[in-house]
Amino acid sequence: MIKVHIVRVNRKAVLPRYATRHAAGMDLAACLDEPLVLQPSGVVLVPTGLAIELPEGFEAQLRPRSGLALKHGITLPNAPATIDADYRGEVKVILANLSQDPFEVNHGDRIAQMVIARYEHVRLEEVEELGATERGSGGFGHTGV
Ligand SMILES: O=c1ccn([C@H]2C[C@H](O)[C@@H](COP(=O)(O)OP(=O)(O)OP(=O)(O)O)O2)c(=O)[nH]1
Ligand SMILES: [Mg+2]
Repeated sequence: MIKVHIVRVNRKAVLPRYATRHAAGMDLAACLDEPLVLQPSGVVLVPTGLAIELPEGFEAQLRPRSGLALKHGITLPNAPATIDADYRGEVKVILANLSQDPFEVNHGDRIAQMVIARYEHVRLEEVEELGATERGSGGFGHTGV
């Protein structure tokens, strides 16, 4: 298992954890002094009280929790949000409320999930022409919907 260093920049922060043995993401909890209300169509930046040090070649993706999305229209407008391996600041979650009702976030509420993923850096090579394929430039539903 790959080790990832984590720091509680706020001593009240809840450490993320996998809710089940094979969960892809660790749940991330809000770290708040007082409850926060997310108004309909509103967007807020929610602190987690955590900072992480990802190994080179890894990113963390923040994703919505489906239960919150389905029941309350709560999503991450920038999903999957990217936490870079060289980022040392506090991990924060951007939440948006797509519902018609205000949504309250309390300290410790699990508001998102964090998936650790590998990525590659590539070297771009500019050429005159790209290799031919059956698809060619067809896209955006050209095979039918
Ligand atoms: O939901 C998010 C998105 C980003 N970040 C942090 C970690 C990430 O490494 C950094 C930069 O994010 P991103 O590259 O998505 O934002 P940007 O608008 O391109 O800002 P920058 O110019 O700082 O890269 O901000 C978060 O804490 N939460
Ligand atoms: Mg960026």
